[in-house]
Amino acid sequence: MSTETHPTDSKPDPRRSTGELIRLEQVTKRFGDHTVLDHLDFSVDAGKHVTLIGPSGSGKTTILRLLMTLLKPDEGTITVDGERLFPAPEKQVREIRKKIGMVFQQFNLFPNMTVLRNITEAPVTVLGMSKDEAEERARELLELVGLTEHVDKHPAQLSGGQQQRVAIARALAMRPQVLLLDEVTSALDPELVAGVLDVLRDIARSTDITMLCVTHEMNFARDISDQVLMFDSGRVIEAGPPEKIFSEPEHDRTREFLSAVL
Ligand SMILES: Nc1ncnc2c1ncn2[C@@H]1O[C@H](COP(=O)(O)OP(=O)(O)OP(=O)(O)O)[C@@H](O)[C@H]1O
Repeated sequence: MSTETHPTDSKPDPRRSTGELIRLEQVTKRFGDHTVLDHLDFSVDAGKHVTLIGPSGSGKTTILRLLMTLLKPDEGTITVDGERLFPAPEKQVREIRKKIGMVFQQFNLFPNMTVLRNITEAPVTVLGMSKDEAEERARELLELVGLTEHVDKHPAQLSGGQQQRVAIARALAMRPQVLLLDEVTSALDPELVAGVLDVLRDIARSTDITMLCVTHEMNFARDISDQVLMFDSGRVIEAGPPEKIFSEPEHDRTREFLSAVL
């Protein structure tokens, strides 16, 4: 795990864990008679950046949605920071959820709130942070994502790339231990993709946050990942550092997938 701290942190966060942070054991998820995840096992260590790749429909987004508790598995256990996320009592789930932030393909900003309020709302209402502290942190995060001058605008006044950068700042404002990124550039015009990926590269480099990322941007995956997991039919069929997966894949399905997308 990186010992570097976030540029907006004055000191290392003592809540940060080391060692294994996320564990899925024998997780199965079905939609009707379609088994999307099939006795899936994998774990992510604290501070690592893990990218999920694989064909459309292989279950990558479903994993992020399970971690966000937007879905429940049919079988198996999910553990975050040593505590059960599933199965678990509702109160425990709420506490664990505070450790997890997510950025979606569609930015999902609150349209009637300013950029600043979009970022401060959850820290104030969910974490009980004072308004002043939340605003100070929001301004630091807006600097990190390069949007300082847009603080008083509403989402509709921003480009898609700018909105997505606000969504990233909003997720970070909750000081999550884990950031889930679900194809965050897929809905953007091509010329806006690089700006968002640069912000994420910067965050990956300069913070100790754990990232679990679904992306079709293979160069980005190569740049930020400590580990790449190749999915097929609801299972991890190959895992390893990006230089290994992208240059010397062992599995035929990985080779086929990469030759189609690279
Ligand atoms: N709520 C749902 N109800 C029914 N089927 C669903 C639901 N959510 C996902 N699925 C199905 O589960 C399968 C896996 O979906 P998922 O979005 O996890 O795949 P993915 O690997 O992220 O694909 P992509 O790269 O296209 O986003 C797909 O066949 C999808 O149609």
